[in-house]
Amino acid sequence: MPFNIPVIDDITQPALAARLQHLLDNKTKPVGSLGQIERLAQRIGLILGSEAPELKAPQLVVFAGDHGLAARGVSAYPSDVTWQMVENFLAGGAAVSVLARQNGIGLTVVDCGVCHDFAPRPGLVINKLAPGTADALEGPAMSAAQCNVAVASGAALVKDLPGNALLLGEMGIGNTSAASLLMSRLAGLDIVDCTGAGTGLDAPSVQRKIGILRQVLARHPDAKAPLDALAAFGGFEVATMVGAVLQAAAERRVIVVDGFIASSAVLVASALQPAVLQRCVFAHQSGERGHALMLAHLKAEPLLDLGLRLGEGSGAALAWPLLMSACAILREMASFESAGVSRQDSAQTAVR
Ligand SMILES: Cc1cc2ncn([C@H]3O[C@H](COP(=O)(O)O)[C@@H](O)[C@H]3O)c2cc1C
Ligand SMILES: O=C(O)c1cccnc1
Repeated sequence: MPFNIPVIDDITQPALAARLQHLLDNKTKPVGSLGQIERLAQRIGLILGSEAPELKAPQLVVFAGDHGLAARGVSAYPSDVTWQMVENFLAGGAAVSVLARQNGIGLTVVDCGVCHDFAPRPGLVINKLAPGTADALEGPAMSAAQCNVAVASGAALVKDLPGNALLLGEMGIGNTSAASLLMSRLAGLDIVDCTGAGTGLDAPSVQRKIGILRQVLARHPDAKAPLDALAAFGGFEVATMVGAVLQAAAERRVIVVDGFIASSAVLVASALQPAVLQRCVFAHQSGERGHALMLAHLKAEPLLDLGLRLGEGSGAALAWPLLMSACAILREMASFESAGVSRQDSAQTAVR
């Protein structure tokens, strides 16, 4: 059954935006002194449609899948690491497991197309499209039908999640290549500017990776529309994440975007429905080459810049306390009136 892309409406809401700004400006602090936290509070307020927003039951989903292109040596690690890390997430030992646990964030792992058969267990959703995508240098990574099913399954998954915030995570050896290809094609940028070391390729290997990705782009000259590019370049985890982002946006959940790969899924979703971006909070700027440019293309203002280059949703989980703080500031901080604190001298000009 074809998946209908939901229409994502504009949530600019000038009246609510003005009320939120008024509230923030009247808190007991110099105007604008909480910097980016104030813009974050504004954004969350607009997404949740509230002057006193409350984040509830945050859910981090790790979308996992393998990549046919990985056999061409575009990653410093073998594909087996994908399934081994899925086991690690479920056992509670991966970086994202630790950070999600520490911050009270629910963690779900989705097998979107890993080359391994997992024993069913709590916390694991099996939506396997195939054991890994096809080699994108030989043909499309997946068929249009598979792409459709992957997007639909991501949307269905989010429908069943509690809470009002979705944190994006992923695992898939070779998926920085898919993200670079999507970025190059959809943003119209040279592949050199979209490609980095991923898991840690040395400089000559990055040059080799760029050469392979250039050939992949040349192999799919007509894959220009967002879903065509997604099918051509993969992967299953990115396609499932695209569906999850669209559904979360339709439900007005706060979408916390992790690094380079999660951003590439948002790039695809926003190419389909631009208002998706109004629901996104970009957790951090990854150390992966290309992410700064991708964020600039999406007009995103990342919260953190810690040199992270891990993925998994680790940056999203690390940024989560800032979202909680932004909401708490709106809800709990006193105003000049309520606290009896003198306002700025009216002769001086306010700087926001
Ligand atoms: C042990 C390990 C844990 C990881 N957790 C996330 N990634 C990250 O690295 C992969 C992308 O990089 P590339 O395109 O170079 O393969 C993804 O799986 C990503 O989430 C990991 C990679 C490794 C090796
Ligand atoms: O930014 C990311 O998401 C990233 C970067 C390198 C490797 N894996 C993930």
